[in-house]
Order: sequence, then C-alpha cells, then structure tokens
Amino acid sequence: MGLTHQSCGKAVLSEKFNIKLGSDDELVIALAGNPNVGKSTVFNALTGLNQHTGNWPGKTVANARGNYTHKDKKFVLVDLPGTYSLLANSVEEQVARDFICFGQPNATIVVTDATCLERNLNLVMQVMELTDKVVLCVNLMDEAKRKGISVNIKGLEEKLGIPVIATTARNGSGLNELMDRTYNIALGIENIFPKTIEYPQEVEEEIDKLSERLQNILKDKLNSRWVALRLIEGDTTILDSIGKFLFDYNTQSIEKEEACIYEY
Ligand SMILES: Nc1nc2c(ncn2[C@@H]2O[C@H](COP(=O)(O)OP(=O)(O)OP(=O)(O)O)[C@@H](O)[C@H]2O)c(=O)[nH]1
Ligand SMILES: [Mg+2]
Repeated sequence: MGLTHQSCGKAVLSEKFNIKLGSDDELVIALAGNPNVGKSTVFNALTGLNQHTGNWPGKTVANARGNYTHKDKKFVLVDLPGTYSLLANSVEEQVARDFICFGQPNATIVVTDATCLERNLNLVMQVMELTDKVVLCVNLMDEAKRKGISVNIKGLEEKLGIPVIATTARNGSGLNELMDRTYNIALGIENIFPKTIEYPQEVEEEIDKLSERLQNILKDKLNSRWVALRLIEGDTTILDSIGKFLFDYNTQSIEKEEACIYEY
C-alpha cells in the first residue's frame, strides 16, 4: 500500500510540517498572498507574535506559525512565504503550494493588496482551483483610499463566490470580520459557491481522463483535477511532493503508481 494511514491528516502536519496540534479540534489556517501585501502584519495582529515585517519583498521564506483563539475555537495560523503563483517556479512557491496541498488547512486566507488587486487575483484563482475553503482579505485599504482607489467588496464576493473582507492590517481594521468569516469557512458554517474555472472542451476532456486515474491513486487526499492540470502543464514537481507527503518513500508501490501517472 502506498498510502499509509499514519502519514495522512494530522500526522502529516506533525511529521512533515512540524505542527503539533494542542487538541484534536484545533483548526489550521494558512495565510497566503503575493510578496509584501501584509501577510505577516495580519499574522502578528492575530497571533500577537512578532514575525518580521518590512517594506521589501521576500522576507518570509519558511512557514511561521502562531496561535489565536476566536469565539470558542483555537486556531493555528501558518504564515506562508509570499508568492505570485502556486506553480512551483521557486522554493517559496513550492513551500506555499505544498502546505496548502498536503497540510490540509481548514481554510486558506489569501491576503491581497487593494492598490493592485487585479494582479493579486491570479493567486486567488489558483488557490480556489486547489481548495474551496478560501477567504479573500483585501488589505492595504488605507493606501487604496489615499490613492483614490475604491474596491467593490460585495461585487467581488458575488463574482468569486467566497468571503471577501476589506482590511487595514496595520491598524487592525477589518481583522475581527476576517476572523469571523474564516471561522465560518473552517467550520463549514457559511454556504459558499466558489467560482470554478472551465477550460476549453478538449482540455476539459483530458482533465477528466487524467483525474479519473489520479483519483484512484490519490483518493480524497488531494484534488485530482488540480493535479491533472499541473501534469498537463508539464509540472512534475507535484509528483515529488506527492511521494514525499502522501506516500512512504522506499515502497515499490509509489514507483508503480507514479509510473502509471507518467505512462499517461
Ligand atoms: N499602509 C499600510 N501598510 C501596511 C498594511 N499592512 C501591512 N503594511 C505594511 O506593508 C509592509 C509589508 O508588510 P508585511 O506584513 O511584511 O508583508 P508580507 O506580505 O508578510 O511580506 P513577505 O513576507 O515579504 O511576502 C510593511 O511595511 C507593513 O507595515 C496596511 O494595511 N496599510
Ligand atoms: Mg511576511
């Protein structure tokens, strides 16, 4: 058997990401976003920790983690490195991708810059392709206001089908609502209808064929449609990560199962 019971779920968090949950009902929240959009500022405000923040990109290169309590629940918040995509073009992208894929967070908050939202939405859509437990935090609202930019938060929420919250993390504005909506998504309280991306028919047909085969291997451990898309794009780094996080190294079955993906 390639998939081991122990290497799934909470055990993966502990063994592969060194995140030990205090209790079984503790919830894990990932904090993703482009570089320099205020992720660590949100992280510090929520956890009371002092993750380094500054005015230049690329400071958070490993996963920092902290805790906060909201209402009756304890949360572990994981501050991911800043990335423009999840396509594993860099170490940062791979670290962020692997955590969202294999850490199985109960929700992922994507922090964005209100002054250049369009560029930031690329990552939001990529995260939405991977998981439907997404919360969009539109940060730096004070800067947007200063520049005369207004953001239609309700309109975004309707178009994307996920919670969208305006924040100015530097002064704490909007963070309570961010925690409320994240709580709802993590616990499945709020009904959401995340927009799905549909590709041209011939691509969709290939996705269907490949993801059906992947489903047999991945079970429900990872979104097989998303993996199929990565493989169609020629990104095979996901196979290394699947081997590392979901399967035992050293088993013949993984070789057989990976070979079966490659054969396709
Ligand atoms: N004006 C304003 N500045 C903010 C806000 N949030 C964060 N900042 C500032 O933006 C800069 C970057 O913030 P960080 O929290 O380090 O950003 P980050 O996304 O963690 O950056 P990386 O880890 O490099 O990806 C810092 O100077 C923050 O003080 C905000 O809402 N308004
Ligand atoms: Mg940071």
